[in-house]
Amino acid sequence: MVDYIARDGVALLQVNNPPVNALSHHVRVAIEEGLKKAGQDPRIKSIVISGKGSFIAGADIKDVSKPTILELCDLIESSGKPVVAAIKGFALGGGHEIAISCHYRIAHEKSKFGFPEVDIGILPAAGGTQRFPRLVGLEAALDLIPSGRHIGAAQAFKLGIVDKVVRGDAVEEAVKFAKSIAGEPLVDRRTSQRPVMGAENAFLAAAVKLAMKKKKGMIAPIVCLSVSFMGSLLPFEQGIQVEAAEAVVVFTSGQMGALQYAFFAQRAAPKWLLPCGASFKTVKGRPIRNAAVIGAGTMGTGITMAMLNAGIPVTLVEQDRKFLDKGVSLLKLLYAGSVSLRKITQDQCDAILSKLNTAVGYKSLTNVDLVIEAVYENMALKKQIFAELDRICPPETFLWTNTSALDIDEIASATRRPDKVLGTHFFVPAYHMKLLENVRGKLTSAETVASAQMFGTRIGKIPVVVGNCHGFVGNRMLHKYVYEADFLIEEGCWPEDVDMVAENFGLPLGPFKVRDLSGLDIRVRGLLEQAKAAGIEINPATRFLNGERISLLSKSLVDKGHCGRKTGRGFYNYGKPGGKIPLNDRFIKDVIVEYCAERGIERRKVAYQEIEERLFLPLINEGFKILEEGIASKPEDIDTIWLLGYAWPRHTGGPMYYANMVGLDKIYNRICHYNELHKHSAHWQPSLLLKKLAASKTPMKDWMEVAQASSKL
Ligand SMILES: CC(C)(COP(=O)(O)OP(=O)(O)OC[C@H]1O[C@@H](n2cnc3c(N)ncnc32)[C@H](O)[C@@H]1OP(=O)(O)O)[C@@H](O)C(=O)NCCC(=O)NCCSC(=O)C[C@@H](O)CCCCCCCCCCCCC(=O)O
Repeated sequence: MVDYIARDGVALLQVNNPPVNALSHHVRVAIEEGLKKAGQDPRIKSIVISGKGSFIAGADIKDVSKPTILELCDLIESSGKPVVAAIKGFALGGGHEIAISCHYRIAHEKSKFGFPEVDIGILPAAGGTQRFPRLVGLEAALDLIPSGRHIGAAQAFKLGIVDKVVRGDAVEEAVKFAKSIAGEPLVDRRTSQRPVMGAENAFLAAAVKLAMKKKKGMIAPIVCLSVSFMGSLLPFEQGIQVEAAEAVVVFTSGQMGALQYAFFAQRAAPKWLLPCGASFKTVKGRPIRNAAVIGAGTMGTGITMAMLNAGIPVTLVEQDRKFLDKGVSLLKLLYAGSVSLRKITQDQCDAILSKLNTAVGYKSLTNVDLVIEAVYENMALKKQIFAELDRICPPETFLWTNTSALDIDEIASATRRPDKVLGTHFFVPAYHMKLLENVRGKLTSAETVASAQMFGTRIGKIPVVVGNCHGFVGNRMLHKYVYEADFLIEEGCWPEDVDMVAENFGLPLGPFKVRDLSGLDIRVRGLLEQAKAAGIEINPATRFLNGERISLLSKSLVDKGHCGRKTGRGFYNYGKPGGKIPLNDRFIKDVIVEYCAERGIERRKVAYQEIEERLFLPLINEGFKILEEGIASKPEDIDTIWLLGYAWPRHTGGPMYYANMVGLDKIYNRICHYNELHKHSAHWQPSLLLKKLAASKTPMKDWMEVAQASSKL
């Protein structure tokens, strides 16, 4: 766990606890023993602490409630022999706290530093909130601790966290350095004994404001700020007492459990399992050596960039040279932007673009491992493209389609290789968003799924396997939320009432601000297409589609030129086309009132609780139906999709975790209540799985056993 290597008067304590050298209880004990042994050995003059592979990524998250990292930090700092941290890889959380308790820090140029505690709902409560401001000053501490972000060695050096940055072996350098300082006085090297530079409250207000914006609804960042600030006004020992007292507040807030669940859910989601039993453990994917993307629109160029960034050579294909050139110009513009923002160098940009090829038509695609089709959502067009690709591409080429809702089986039916067809639902912008829904069709092979998951990870995404149904997991659940938002307006709310409740819940934007951003006309087009497919002609009086309640409010607004931000008016008034500040508008309210009057809908005052329940319960109910049908293989997958794809507030864990936290019996009863009131909305019919889980009080980790047992009946 911790190797003790004594050499030439230096004791090297090397943590060896894969995969990330977390400070599990036995590691802490072994470091403590090593320090004592070195302290007592007269031949040892100085000590180096390092980690095998990487330094230390922090406390073991499964084991954070045992507070001995603080004692360890005190032991290190009070050592009479100099202690040097040799840092490569990550010095995070408790690992960072250990590092700043050492008397000196030598870091490899690629090492990373940070306090990610806030993102798992806790504080750097092993003295970090007190030592760090004493090391770097209050302003930098109030910036870094509540942000949770990592910084590189160069910045750590500038801030005074690191004493020396090296290119070679940090451990060898640290050992050499430790030897050179043997016997030197350590008084001014003890971080806790330093005064806090810049302890003025001017930073505090700005830091609180930023934390409230960037970590909306989260308690830990705000507590970190107040503890670090208070500590800067107090002697170190008193600051530590404040830290410990406030740590209890966050440990018992409920957010810690949700955030730690989210951390592990995100790591569990790519680990796929199919109903047939094949899984990431049993089936290997085929690596993608080169690829083609069909369609140079927003999605196609975004997907191309995601692949190029991962070093995969891509051929971008269009049917028309004009569209192709437009797409390539957009892509080059985005890379030029990254160069000017210094995210990449010009050389890196040139290297990336050297892997881009372009083609008009599909003829050249005779030697690609993968084609991702990313044209607009039109089934007939997609089928035609797939049939053609099937004729041209080698039989082993994977043919994947980027779609947010269309039937993968129907697209696959246009080919002779349905086993190699799969849906890739990328989120906009595709080069940036972390989530990738990999949609398996009925005939998609396990090897194709394995390859898509491997591919997703390679291009820096969190890939989640989902089954084939309208909207897959994310959009299927979202549709219910969007429907209810419209119904709430019909029944008496204003757009700002509904948006306020959604935003108070933790979403960055409410449903109507989102719709104004994406365009009301897009939603109306979707509704009209749905109606057309059902053979129904929409008229102003239409209120049902296939027996299901629908709202044509968006259509009424679009008919009056309200398409959202782009036209300056949607559910809000933005002053001018492309305006960004939403203002409430009497005219829009008149349209809503008129719309309701024409349809004989009586408006009423809708209570806050009803708005919240009607927005979120249908999507939660749909989540349980998705589990019941095997569309998702575990609740963590659904939560990951919502956290990464739809900005669900992380401190509530995701919709499924949130439901569990509220209590499934309560959730089930409220859904039954609304089901009685809204017979024309199937999304209120309670999920049978939810009913069973609520009655049996099954813990979340065992939900899928109940789901599987039910599906076998
Ligand atoms: C390090 C990483 C950046 C590496 O990323 P990479 O992508 O390479 O790898 P993965 O993320 O996939 O991880 C691989 C593998 O490792 C697992 N894992 C990672 N980190 C941890 C961890 N810290 N603990 C456990 N397991 C970990 C991960 O799950 C993967 O496993 P798998 O099976 O899927 O392969 C990246 O991993 C990363 O960012 N990690 C998290 C780093 C982090 O968050 N560090 C901070 C930890 S918290 C901490 O350090 C706290 C300290 O400040 C001390 C606080 C003391 C508290 C004292 C409190 C006193 C008050 C008590 C009140 C009690 C009240 C009560 O309980 O009643």
